[in-house]
Amino acid sequence: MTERFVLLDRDGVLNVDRPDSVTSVAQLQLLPGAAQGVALLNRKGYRVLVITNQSVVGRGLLSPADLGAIHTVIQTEVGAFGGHIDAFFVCPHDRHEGCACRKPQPGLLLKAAQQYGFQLAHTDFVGDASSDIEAARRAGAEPVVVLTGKTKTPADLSVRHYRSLYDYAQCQPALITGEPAWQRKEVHPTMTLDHSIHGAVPEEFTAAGLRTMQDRFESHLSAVENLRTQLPLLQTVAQALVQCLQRGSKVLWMGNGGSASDSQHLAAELVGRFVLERRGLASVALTTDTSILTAVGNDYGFEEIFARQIEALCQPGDVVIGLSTSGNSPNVLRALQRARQLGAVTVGLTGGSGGAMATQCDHCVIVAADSTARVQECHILIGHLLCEQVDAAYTAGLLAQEAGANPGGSGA
Ligand SMILES: O=C(CO)[C@@H](O)[C@H](O)[C@H](O)[C@H](O)COP(=O)(O)O
Ligand SMILES: [Zn+2]
Repeated sequence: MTERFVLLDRDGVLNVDRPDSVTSVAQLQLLPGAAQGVALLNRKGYRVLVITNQSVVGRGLLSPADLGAIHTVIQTEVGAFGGHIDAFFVCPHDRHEGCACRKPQPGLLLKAAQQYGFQLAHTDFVGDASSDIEAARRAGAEPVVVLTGKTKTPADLSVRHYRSLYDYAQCQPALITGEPAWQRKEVHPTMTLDHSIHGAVPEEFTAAGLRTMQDRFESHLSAVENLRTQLPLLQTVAQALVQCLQRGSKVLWMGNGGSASDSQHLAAELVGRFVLERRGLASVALTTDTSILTAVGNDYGFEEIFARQIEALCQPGDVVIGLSTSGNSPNVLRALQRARQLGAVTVGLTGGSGGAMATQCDHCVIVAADSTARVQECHILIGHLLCEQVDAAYTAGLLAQEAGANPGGSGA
């Protein structure tokens, strides 16, 4: 397979853009998530090159050596997250010099492609300014805009845009496939605890921690923001739940690890209450009975622990909801498949690329995030939104206060 590259503008993409340019290491401030974004791109199989206009060099405001020092710091920050920038391509010329390399001229992009031997077509150039978009177009590359620099709102909607470099990196398909869920855990090399440290925590440790937390906020917000675009789908799922409860059917939940807790949490919202005082609703988490889980796991295998319970409990018209951040947990997939065979409505809550789950249930909500934690955070939001819609169906008189009464008719 030919190697894939991502080209990045520097100011406003990797570091905070300054109107007077960054002319010293002290002025350099990496954007939240930028270093992690490069590292994530690398982990997904992309090599990263930087393409930057630095007329401060041509104007004598910054020496090539000091520019090199700035790039070394960027490289170190990226390296702290396990990432690497292969090269910085710099145009040092002033805008009046009429060179072929100052963006929007495509010179640097062409040079990078020639030097590293890749095709510009289908290669992304991620920038923050109209000159970046123009340079990408002239070079035959794909323009992409992040909203962390000169462009604050997507001015040209025909250009792909992301809130930040990290968001962009999260949305890129992985070229290296087959990564199991446990391998997707992000290890922050500078966060490895040295047990010999007692008392004072080194400053770089807390600074790195703060940056990481800022970055996680960004990814969380971006995943939530993306979910907003899926509200019609969530409404469809909510309707399926209301119709299921209207016809006296039940809602079954399942998942592994954190998703097992989420299953229990959400079943409890229906059996107990969410916000509204109303009667208890039929809902079961298939993750709670240790005798069943150990017996079925032991006798038939772990992949059967939910499917067997589906076989025992699921009736046509029930809603079966599987939570899996990877979308690939075999026990959840098998249970969804059996539920489908039994005439249940199947719902998948997943993340990343959706995994196998994306095509194996009636409704699948895919959270736009790769990290297990971010996906789980959105799953609970989704669960709460669904429970609220069930409450709203009571307020609207669509569901009876008495168990057994059925104001909504067959509902199905
Ligand atoms: O809660 C967490 C991580 O936040 C873990 O317990 C996580 O749920 C487990 O690793 C699961 O086995 C992951 O499975 P899945 O979400 O890919 O189906
Ligand atoms: Zn130039």
